[in-house]
Amino acid sequence: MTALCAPTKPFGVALRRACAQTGRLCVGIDPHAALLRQWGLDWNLAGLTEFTRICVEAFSGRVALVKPQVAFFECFGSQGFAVLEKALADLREAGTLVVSDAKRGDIGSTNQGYADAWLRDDSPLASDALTVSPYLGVKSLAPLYDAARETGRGIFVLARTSNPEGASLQDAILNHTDQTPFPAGQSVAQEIVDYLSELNNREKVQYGIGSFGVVVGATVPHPPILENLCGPVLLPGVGVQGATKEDVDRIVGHGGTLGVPSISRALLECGPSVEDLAARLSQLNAEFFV
Ligand SMILES: O=c1ccn([C@@H]2O[C@H](COP(=O)(O)O)[C@@H](O)[C@H]2O)c(=O)[nH]1
Repeated sequence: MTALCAPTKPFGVALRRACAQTGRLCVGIDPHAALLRQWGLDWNLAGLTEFTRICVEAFSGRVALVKPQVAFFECFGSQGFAVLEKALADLREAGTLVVSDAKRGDIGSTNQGYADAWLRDDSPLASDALTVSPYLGVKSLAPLYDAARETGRGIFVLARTSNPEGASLQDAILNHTDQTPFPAGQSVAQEIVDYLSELNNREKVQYGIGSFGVVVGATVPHPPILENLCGPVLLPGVGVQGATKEDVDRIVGHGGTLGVPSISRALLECGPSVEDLAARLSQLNAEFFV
């Protein structure tokens, strides 16, 4: 396990630096039952603990960003969350950035609870960044934006997800008539990107990059325009969902966008050996490093 220097806050700056050091890849810790069995582990707490331990050892210091999929920890209740908390602490100790993929989002007052859980220094689940869902309104996420700003953390808002079912909602064209400041005729996904772009304005001036990012699936045929975001773009869908490096380049290959392709199963299938995972990771980093 290689320890990098402690991450620099704010998150956008820290991620840009990590990408320059290790390559611009995000890798997932997705303890699917099938993967645990493939690794010779039982789908129980002991199996979850060992799977997670191996991932943390293989990924620490070798990748820009690690993305634990919270759903697979949550299904073991409080004991699963304890495994996640240890992984977050170990990755923090190693100086490796973590985005917890929890896709949180509710009405504004409830979002304060999510902000306190995932984005506060003294929380056991504190992560460098969090994925959030904007479908109760991109502005309802204000408590999460505020907490991220105050603590130097990052947010990734789902804009256009990698799954085909996302298209009917996220590619829908808006027809504004009321108080929203966005022009009519653009997609829901584009509105989300444009809103985040405004939130990045302050850090953009100071650092050249903000900490408010979006999720855009690498599988998406017609992605939103990302050039003005000035924040990171997380691109899941590489590997098992069918997206390739060419897709990543198609979506974020133009200058200035910090695109971070995310890969889970296609890498985890190389386990359970730490050496095999690390070797594959190093190949992928070389492939995606631009
Ligand atoms: O649009 C999205 C948002 C999140 N995900 C998550 O990323 C990984 C993808 O796993 P693979 O094994 O690389 O397909 C998983 O945790 C998803 O929940 C996504 O796929 N698409």
